[in-house]
Amino acid sequence: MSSLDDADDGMLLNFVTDDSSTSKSTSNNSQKVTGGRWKDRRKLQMMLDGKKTRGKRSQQDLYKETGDDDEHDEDSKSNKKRSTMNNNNSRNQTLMTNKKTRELDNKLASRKGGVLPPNTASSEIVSSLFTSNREISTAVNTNKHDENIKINPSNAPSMEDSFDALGINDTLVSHLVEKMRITKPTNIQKLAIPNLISSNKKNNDLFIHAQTGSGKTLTYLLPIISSILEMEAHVDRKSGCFALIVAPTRELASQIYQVASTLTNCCHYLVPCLLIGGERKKSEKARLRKGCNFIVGTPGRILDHLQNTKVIREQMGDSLRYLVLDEGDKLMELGFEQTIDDILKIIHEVPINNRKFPKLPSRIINVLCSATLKGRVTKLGDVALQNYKLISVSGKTEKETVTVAPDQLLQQITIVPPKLRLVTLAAELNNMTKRAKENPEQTTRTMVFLSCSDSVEFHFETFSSNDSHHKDIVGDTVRLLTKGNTIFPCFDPAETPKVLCYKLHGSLSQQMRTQTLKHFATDNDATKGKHLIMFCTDVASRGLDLPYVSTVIEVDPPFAAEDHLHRIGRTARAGKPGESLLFLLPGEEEGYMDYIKPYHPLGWQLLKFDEDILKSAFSDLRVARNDITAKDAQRKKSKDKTEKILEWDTNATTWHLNVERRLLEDSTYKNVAMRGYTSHVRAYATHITQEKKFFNVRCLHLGHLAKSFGLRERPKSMGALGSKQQKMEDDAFKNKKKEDPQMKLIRMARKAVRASASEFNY
Ligand SMILES: Nc1ncnc2c1ncn2[C@@H]1O[C@H](COP(=O)(O)OP(=O)(O)OP(=O)(O)O)[C@@H](O)[C@H]1O
Repeated sequence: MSSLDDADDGMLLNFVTDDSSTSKSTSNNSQKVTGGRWKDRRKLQMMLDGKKTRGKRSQQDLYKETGDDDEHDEDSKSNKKRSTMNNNNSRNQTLMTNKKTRELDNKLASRKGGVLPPNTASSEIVSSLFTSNREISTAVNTNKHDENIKINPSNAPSMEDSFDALGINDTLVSHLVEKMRITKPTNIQKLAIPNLISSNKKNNDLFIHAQTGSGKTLTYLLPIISSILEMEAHVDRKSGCFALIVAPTRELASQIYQVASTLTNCCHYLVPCLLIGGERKKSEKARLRKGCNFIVGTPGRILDHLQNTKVIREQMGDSLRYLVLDEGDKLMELGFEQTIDDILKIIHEVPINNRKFPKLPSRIINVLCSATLKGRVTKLGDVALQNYKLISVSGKTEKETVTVAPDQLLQQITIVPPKLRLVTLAAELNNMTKRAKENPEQTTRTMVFLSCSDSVEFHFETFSSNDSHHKDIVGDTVRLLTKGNTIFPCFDPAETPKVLCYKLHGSLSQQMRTQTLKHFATDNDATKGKHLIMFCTDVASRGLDLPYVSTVIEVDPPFAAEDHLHRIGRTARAGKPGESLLFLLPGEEEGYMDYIKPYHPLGWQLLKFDEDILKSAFSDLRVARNDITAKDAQRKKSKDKTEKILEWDTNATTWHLNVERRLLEDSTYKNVAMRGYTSHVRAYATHITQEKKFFNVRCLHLGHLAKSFGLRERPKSMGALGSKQQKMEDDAFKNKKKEDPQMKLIRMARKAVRASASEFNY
């Protein structure tokens, strides 16, 4: 296992060598080496002088890595041959032998005119992508997906059943069929709807457990609305609120509200209302005063209104009969237990007038929905539900019930060394863009999950604004790539790439989040035939129902295994097909596969990051260097007559060096990368205790990981950042004078605003 101490292993020295020596680097023993640390300089000098060092790399490796593409082709070929013979069978070593070129920016600069640009002449270290990577120990796939098995989508509507037979009101059924194109119920709807419809007789609470994408929202909304319509009593928005629906995130609450609005289009007199953080409370109050029949919202904002808006309690007295807690496990995970307890206390204190709506249940029926059954959600069940019945497709009791991914979802896993994470992601996105091109009429949607907001910012910046060939569509959260963009090797410089990049995380304003999601989810001329790539945090993992997401990529594994199910559940919904790809690091993380095996009874495909992903993206082409002007390239091309096709690993290296060079030239981008890296490492330390054995921050190779953020070395400021801030706070505390009460009030108010704005800030 690599330890933090060998963080520099495999780092190639980016020294300034004597100009004249460029083309004869192996033979010229008197080359002058400058820059870098003295130890590294001495090591290189000794190597160039033909002396052996105690280091792991041979002179031959060094030669290969400092060699120039064009000038050492033949030499490198022979090197390759020799290395192949000498090396053992390990993957890394084989890859190392494949590596025939390594570029040095400053060498090129010195060749051009002998003057190095200030930033490239620094003593920075360039780590070679394909060497010194930790060995991948998983040789065989122990949970292989059998491609010959015929699979029936497990969350699809069941063809033998109908909504009529489940007792849903006729008007609602016609509306479902004609306006929403929903004709048959899914398995969970078949099981749960009759239970909720007859809850006025049975009076027991329900715990609905079903796979992602199985239609849980309609499972509770349909019987509630149907029961109101079946009362045949006069109802309008002033009749009171019949159902309170609590969801963990604003996005999910907005989505449930949308479904409720669509359903109530067949009965305009029923009105839903949305209460979420980040919106103006004043306008919410005005809406509540006008009256509504369903309230959908996030826990904090609902409790706030229950405590401070008198009219909301008045509206619930006669009518409230249903309380739905959607995504119960997430509500618990986000620490809403106390808030929900407070909501329950307030609503159960409101006296119910049973004479007004005698056909409705005589008490408030509590419904808890979750796609997972592990952990604290069962505790929420014990607190919020009375005498509850578990409704689950997969088993009869909680113990028998297992949560699995939808059968039709094709899970793929790839083990990628830390240095190669970024380029492998680029390759995977490139391959998908290439496939999307084959179907110009269809919109392809991909979601890329990352650990934190800062990492999302870095990846979004990397893939969306390369060469500034992009156009902002919605603020700076949605970008259309424009002609000339070369971020993916499959792009033809003469054509406009059909790719849109999105970013979504908790640090964006609610307005931006809503607009970004809306753009991503809408099928129109702006999105038609394009590949839409969304870089996001777990803020997008729960409950979001986006129209046909074809692939989910988990570049960073989730902080808890249940979140893996939710993230991949954004695809393969309601019977549709879908794919997901999980990136793991070699070493401890490989053990995670056994841990998530129960979620994937139908197995997975194990992809080789090089053979299956990089090779198909970077073969049969030549990735251009971004430090050579188009003019120079043209001159070189006319000199060479034919444009040479390079090996896939050379192209992958050039692609990565392009990112690194961009970072050196653009300090803003570099800061984004450093923040992304630092926050990612911090986030890595927050994996749940049970899973720390797979995700132990002490086992991370920080130097190699920095490479996947385009950084040539671990930022020196890392670690100091926290202590610096701490010192500033301590100093401020020491020097604190007695604060003016009015100022204190303003400060506290600001703090509260900040706290509410950063709700779900992940
Ligand atoms: N009976 C049905 N037939 C066809 N499509 C359906 C049916 N019921 C629901 N859907 C569709 O399935 C999709 C998923 O529904 P929904 O978001 O309610 O799933 P969910 O079970 O809550 O998923 P998650 O656990 O991820 O939140 C929606 O687009 C919805 O319109």
